[in-house]
Amino acid sequence: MLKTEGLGYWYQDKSEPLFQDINLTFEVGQSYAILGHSGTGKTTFLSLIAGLDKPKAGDILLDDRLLKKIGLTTYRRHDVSIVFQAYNLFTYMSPLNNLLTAMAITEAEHAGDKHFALRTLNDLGINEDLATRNVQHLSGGQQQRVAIARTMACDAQLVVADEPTGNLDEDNTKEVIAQFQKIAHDRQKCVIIVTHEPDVAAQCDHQYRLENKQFTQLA
Ligand SMILES: Nc1ncnc2c1ncn2[C@@H]1O[C@H](COP(=O)(O)OP(=O)(O)OP(=O)(O)O)[C@@H](O)[C@H]1O
Repeated sequence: MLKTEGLGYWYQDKSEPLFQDINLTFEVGQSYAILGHSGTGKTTFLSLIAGLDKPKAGDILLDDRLLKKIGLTTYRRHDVSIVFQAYNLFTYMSPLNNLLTAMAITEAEHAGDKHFALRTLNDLGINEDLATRNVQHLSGGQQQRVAIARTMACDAQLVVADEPTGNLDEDNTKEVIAQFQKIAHDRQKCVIIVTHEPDVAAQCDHQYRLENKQFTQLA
């Protein structure tokens, strides 16, 4: 589904590339973890495949179409959903309105369908009472489940997450990763998670480590 070909990136003020000549393939129905020490470039890599920045070398292809041909704005709107460590929800809205807004912006199949949004939230343990409160009244684990529900309510087949369990305790971490596995397996999405936690990575179908500018497959 998603392929990198000779991918390389460096920041203008750095003489060395962060990574180079990266050739990876990510499939739907599978989850992938990217491990690596702090500063190796995991977030940068994720920002490239999320269409938030452009590669300095090589290409990214979605179903054999070049991202630069699709256009990053179109790609971000329709093809990729992002989950951040800090949840990045609209804090002045309810979970329900967060989902409805994302569905409208991305022109999702179920845009405007309140019952679909409530069902999706309910599947993640956010009942109607919680779904209609302000998100700031929810715990961190609950807010991250809303962020995951948002990716489920939109149609993008690619879900990328940057340290999604970074702010969560052990139980919520397990739950969140289990939900990502469900998204990959039951909803046939491609899930790519950056994490520095080996336990989290071990629950994904595939594991890579970013080290010395290269990705090594661990499992
Ligand atoms: N906008 C920027 N301009 C210059 N250098 C940057 C910029 N963003 C990140 N870097 C540097 O690039 C390197 C890789 O950063 P990145 O955030 O991708 O690493 P990471 O592996 O995700 O780290 P962490 O696990 O700590 O989040 C770091 O040395 C960082 O300081």
